[in-house]
Amino acid sequence: NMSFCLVRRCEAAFLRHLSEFRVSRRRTSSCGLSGTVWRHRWMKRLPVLRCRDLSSHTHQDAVDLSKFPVERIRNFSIIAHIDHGKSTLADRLLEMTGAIAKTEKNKQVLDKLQVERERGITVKAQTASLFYSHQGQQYLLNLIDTPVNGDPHYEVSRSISACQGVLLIVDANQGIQAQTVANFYLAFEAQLTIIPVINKIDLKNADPDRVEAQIEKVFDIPREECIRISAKLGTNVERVLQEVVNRIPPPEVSTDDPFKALVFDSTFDHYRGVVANIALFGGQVKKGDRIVSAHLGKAYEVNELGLLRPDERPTDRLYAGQVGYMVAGMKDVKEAQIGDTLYLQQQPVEALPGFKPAKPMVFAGMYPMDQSEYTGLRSAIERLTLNDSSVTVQRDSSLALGAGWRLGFLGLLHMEVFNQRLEQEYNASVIVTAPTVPYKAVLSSAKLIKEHGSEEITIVNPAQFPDRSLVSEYLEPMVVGTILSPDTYTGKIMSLCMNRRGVQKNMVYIDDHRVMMKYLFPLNEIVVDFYDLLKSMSSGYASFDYENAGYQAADLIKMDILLNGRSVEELTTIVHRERAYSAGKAMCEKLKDSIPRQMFEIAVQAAIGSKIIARETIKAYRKNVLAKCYGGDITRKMKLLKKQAEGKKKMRRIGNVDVPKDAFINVLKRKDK
Ligand SMILES: Nc1nc2c(ncn2[C@@H]2O[C@H](COP(=O)(O)OP(=O)(O)OP(=O)(O)O)[C@@H](O)[C@H]2O)c(=O)[nH]1
Repeated sequence: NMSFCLVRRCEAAFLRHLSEFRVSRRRTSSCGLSGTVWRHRWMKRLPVLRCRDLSSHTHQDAVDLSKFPVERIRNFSIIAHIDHGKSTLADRLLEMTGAIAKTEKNKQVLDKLQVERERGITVKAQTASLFYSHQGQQYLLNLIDTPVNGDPHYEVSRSISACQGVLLIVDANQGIQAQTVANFYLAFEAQLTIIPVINKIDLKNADPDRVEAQIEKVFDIPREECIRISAKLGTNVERVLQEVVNRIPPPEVSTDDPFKALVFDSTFDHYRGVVANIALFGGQVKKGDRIVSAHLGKAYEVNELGLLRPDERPTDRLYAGQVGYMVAGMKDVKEAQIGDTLYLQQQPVEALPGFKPAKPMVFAGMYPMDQSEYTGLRSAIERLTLNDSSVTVQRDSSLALGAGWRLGFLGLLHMEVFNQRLEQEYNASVIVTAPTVPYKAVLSSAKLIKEHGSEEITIVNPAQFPDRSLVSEYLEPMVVGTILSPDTYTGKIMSLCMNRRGVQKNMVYIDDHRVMMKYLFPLNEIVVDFYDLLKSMSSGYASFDYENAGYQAADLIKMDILLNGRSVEELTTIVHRERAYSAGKAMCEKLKDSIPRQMFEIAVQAAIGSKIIARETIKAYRKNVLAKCYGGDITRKMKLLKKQAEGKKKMRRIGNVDVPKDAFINVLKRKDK
């Protein structure tokens, strides 16, 4: 008996370490294995321990899910601006319902990635099923954690569509910010119950009255409906749980309907394949069932099912209204895309509305710093894209930067997070080129239309930009940006927006000192440095968010960069005619600073067709040919100088400008570190 107890204790201690170790990427990477692989190697060796509880609460798992009434299920999300306390509140809810033990270490339990913990943002949605007793009844609360920054809101909107209500968190000090507004509208349009929660009331500068007034003014929600809490200290958090039960309706689903589930997140596991997080909109599903994904029409057998508490707890079946995970032998996350519908092979149903395949809106080239690192970088990119079906990867090569890839992302933050994960988790050093956006052209040439099979083509690479004579119009992607800022910075922000071809759509005061502005921008104008400039000119107080707003006709042109008359393909860009002069000038200046002087003069020019719009000159080294002429006749000196000038002219004509790789990197890379 004693030795049995000892073994149990060791097991418990080991598993505690295991769960901590799993989230410590730095330590796992030092042993050369990714967190998931490492965990599974150990889990495989410990099959008996696999399903055991990592936390201290097991009793609720004894609940018979088949008998759990739908009326006592609540599906909800927490939505908030960055840093307003979403993860902290989630931790408290998990603790209070016994899903995790109360310890100091519970900091953002649902944020599992290193970049999430470091930047304090949520990248992937994580989900937890909580059992909560209220007035003598047990409720199943499914907390669906949304990635607030999943741009452009698609992931959030899909997570939200698995819910009937949301907790809208607003910081009691900062008040409503741009993402609060964007997330509110996502929930509002989905007709969900919105419970405003004012967090951080413990802060010295907290002003919950002001925030309540803002919520009333901007969202038209009566101030009495707001709940004031401190997620950090746990103040009033119990009330949040009560209100979730009282205000949010249960899902309107039935176990008698055919099985229908929404995929709202999916991850890749090296041992089991794709793990899809699903919300059941009807029926039930059990291990061994054959299911079909509506988007691809492919059939799979369900190998594993379970609840997320937040660790996986296998169960035999899942029922309508419940939320859980499913492993069904899918080998690629593209087979379980977010927003897709699953149904039983023998009982086809209509797919849930709103699915759209991921469409990249921002493209950037990625090249290894050194070509010898190519293979390493390739496998790092492959591993990262295993978990993110929305990144598109295309091989690319550039004379200057060597072999690399052209990657497409859903938006700016998506790209930032991807780069950061590449650098941090895989130790890859990469050159990332300035991002570009996909333009479109409506063709007028019958020959081209036949060649492309459609009238409208998307142009990602400037080299494929069709000539003006072959198109009826060019189109560029637009976004609606929301900016919230203290009114002292309004003037500066407005002139920045105007410089970026922004058109103001709306401007309102949300309280005495804060304004909310809406602008229509060309996406291209905000992809590079807009956010950084906005932050720095407002001392960090302005917040910005955007959503896609389709395409709009634009006067686009192709700008070439010429070095001594020869076009450099890598530097060709597509620009708006209005911006061509400034863009050309900036590019020439950058090149002038980056290309070292050579034996001959170099003309750096920006050209539109045959018209030169900007020029810089890199002066040649001048050998002092008169060094040996002490005194003497002036005509001798003139002769020597003339001979030198002729030599240079010849060199310039025949000389291929030697552009070092660093110069290309300087000009092409996204921003200075
Ligand atoms: N004083 C105080 N600080 C809090 C409270 N809630 C959260 N914080 C702090 O605010 C910071 C941000 O909290 P998070 O929970 O990471 O914010 P988040 O909304 O999850 O951030 P994202 O993952 O980007 O959405 C952390 O440093 C928390 O410790 C609170 O009630 N009071």
